[in-house]
Amino acid sequence: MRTLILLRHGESTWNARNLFTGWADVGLSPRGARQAEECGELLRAARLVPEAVHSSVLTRALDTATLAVRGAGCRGVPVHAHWRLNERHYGVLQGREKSEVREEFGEERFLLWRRSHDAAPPPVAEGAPGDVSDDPRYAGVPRDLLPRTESLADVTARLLPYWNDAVVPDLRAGRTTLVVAHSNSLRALVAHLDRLGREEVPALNIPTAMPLRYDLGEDLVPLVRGGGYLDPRAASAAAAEVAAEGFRSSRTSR
Ligand SMILES: O=C(O)[C@@H](CO)OP(=O)(O)O
Repeated sequence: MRTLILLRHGESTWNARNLFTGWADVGLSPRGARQAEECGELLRAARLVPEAVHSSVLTRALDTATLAVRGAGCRGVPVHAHWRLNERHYGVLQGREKSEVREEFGEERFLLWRRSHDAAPPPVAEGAPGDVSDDPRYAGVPRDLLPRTESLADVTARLLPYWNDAVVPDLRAGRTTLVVAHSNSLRALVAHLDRLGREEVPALNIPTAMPLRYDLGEDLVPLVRGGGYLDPRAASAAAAEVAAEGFRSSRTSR
C-alpha cells in the first residue's frame, strides 16, 4: 500500500478577501499560517510522516509545506517545487471579487468558469497583469507552456506529466508522499485519481488546510474512492464554505 497526502495551502490574504487568485503570488494570511501549523499537528497525531514533499512554486503553497512539515516533526525533508502544481490560471478574473464576478456575468457563467471541466475565463492580454511570461520564476519554462487562462482540463493536462514523472516514483518507492497545492490543481488530481466523470467534477470542492489521505494499491488506484480527510467533520464544513464563495460577502479579517 502507498500513502499519499493531498493538502491545499492555508488561507491566503486573497482567500480572506474572496478574490480570484490563480497564479497571483499572494502569501498566507495569519490565519492561514496557523492553519498550516495545525495541519502538521494533525499529520503527527495520525503518525503520518511525509518522506517526500511536492509543492507548487507559489508562496502560499511553499510556506504551507514548510510549516506543515515542521509541525509534523520531520526536519530535513526537501520540498520539490514545480510550476505544474500551480493553481489554475484564472485569466482576467485574477484579482476580482467572486461575488462581483457572479453579479456581472450571472450565476451560470460564474459556475462554469469556476467549476466546470472545460470552460476557461477570458485570457489576460500579453504584458497585462497576470501574464507571467517575463516572470523570472518561470524563466526555464518554454513560453508556449505558460498559460494566460486555463480550464480544469488544461490544468489536468499540464499537471499529469509532473504527477507521472516526479510524484509516482516516490509513491512506487514506498515513500509517504505529501503534495501541497491548490483548489483546482488538487481538484484535477482528485478527479484523475478517483476517475471522476465530468458530471461529478462541479461538486468537488477542496477546503484549505485539510490533509486528505489516500491509501493507494499497487496500481495506484485509491483503496477508498475520495480518500479520507484527517478531520472529516471540519473538512466537510470547510468544503461547503468553499462551494458558497461568490454567494456570500468576504470574510472579515481574522
Ligand atoms: O481563486 C482561486 O485561485 C481559487 C482558489 O481560491 O478559487 P476557486 O476555489 O474559486 O476556484
